[in-house]
Amino acid sequence: MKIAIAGASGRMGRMLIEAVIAAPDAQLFAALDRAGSDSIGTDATAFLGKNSGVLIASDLAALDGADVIIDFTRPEGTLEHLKACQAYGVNMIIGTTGFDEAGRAAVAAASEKIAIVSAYNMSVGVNLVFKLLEIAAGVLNQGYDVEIVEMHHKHKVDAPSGTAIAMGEAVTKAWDKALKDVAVWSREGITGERQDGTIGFAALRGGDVIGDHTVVFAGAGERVEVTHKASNRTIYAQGSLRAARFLAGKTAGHFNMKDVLGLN
Ligand SMILES: NC(=O)C1=CN([C@@H]2O[C@H](COP(=O)(O)OP(=O)(O)OC[C@H]3O[C@@H](n4cnc5c(N)ncnc54)[C@H](OP(=O)(O)O)[C@@H]3O)[C@@H](O)[C@H]2O)C=CC1
Ligand SMILES: O=C(O)C1=N[C@H](C(=O)O)C[C@H](O)C1
Repeated sequence: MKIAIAGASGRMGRMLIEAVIAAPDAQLFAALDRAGSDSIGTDATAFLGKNSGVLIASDLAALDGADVIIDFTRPEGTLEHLKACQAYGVNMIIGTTGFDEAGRAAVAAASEKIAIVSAYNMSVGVNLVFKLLEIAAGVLNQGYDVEIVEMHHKHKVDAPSGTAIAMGEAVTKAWDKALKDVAVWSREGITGERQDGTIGFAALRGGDVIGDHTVVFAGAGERVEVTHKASNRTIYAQGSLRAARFLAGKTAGHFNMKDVLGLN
């Protein structure tokens, strides 16, 4: 697999480059960062103290000839890459979070021309948790208040996390509702009593926390909590490589990590 990495000098970009050069079935084909970044023109593996011969570029023509790009950047960057990938016939793994509705629609539309795996969380554990939440929400569907709490490092720019949103969607899938109709994204001041059937979100930021998520089902006399804690970003990089293998040979279609892991 000839793999291009977007956001090559970012936290996830570096994890992905390390995972790609260690994988026997993968080749680091290109590394991208945005124009003006100090990293442009430097070797993509310089941070590991070695040379790969792949220089970090901002010109998206570097994608020509790649099989797939793995993109963990920002919505505006991913949407630029999406256009280039359609032009060059390059498949995409999208880990970026924080898209608005128009951004999500652009990804879905592009999947008619290229094959895309997009997921707010690429880890095996979190995708299993999504399934567990569907089961829990199906059983605890009356008399239980659902609250979702997440904590991430101080550099994270979007809230709540994509994973927290996807956890909310797993719950509302079991309830046959739309998350946007029941979500309470934050609380402040005299909020009034909690409304039954809503899902509350709380986002904590600090230090170097990689990603903690807890979904609380609070009932009368008991509380069920489903928690996932990430302790190393390699889980997202390894999940992305599994997604790249899953896309090999595919030319169109929109998939998620549950498809990749056979959980659908
Ligand atoms: N789905 C999943 O499993 C996971 C998703 N994520 C998501 O991945 C994204 C990146 O996270 P993280 O690596 O921590 O972030 P970083 O800020 O460390 O890295 C982002 C990288 O993208 C680059 N970038 C920013 N804006 C653009 C743009 N407009 N065009 C091209 N490149 C751009 C940055 O360049 P510069 O430094 O010059 O700004 C940087 O190299 C986030 O949305 C995060 O939520 C993170 C972990 C797991
Ligand atoms: O920004 C991060 O770091 C992470 N972002 C993703 C999210 O928004 O859910 C996945 C993971 O939690 C780490």
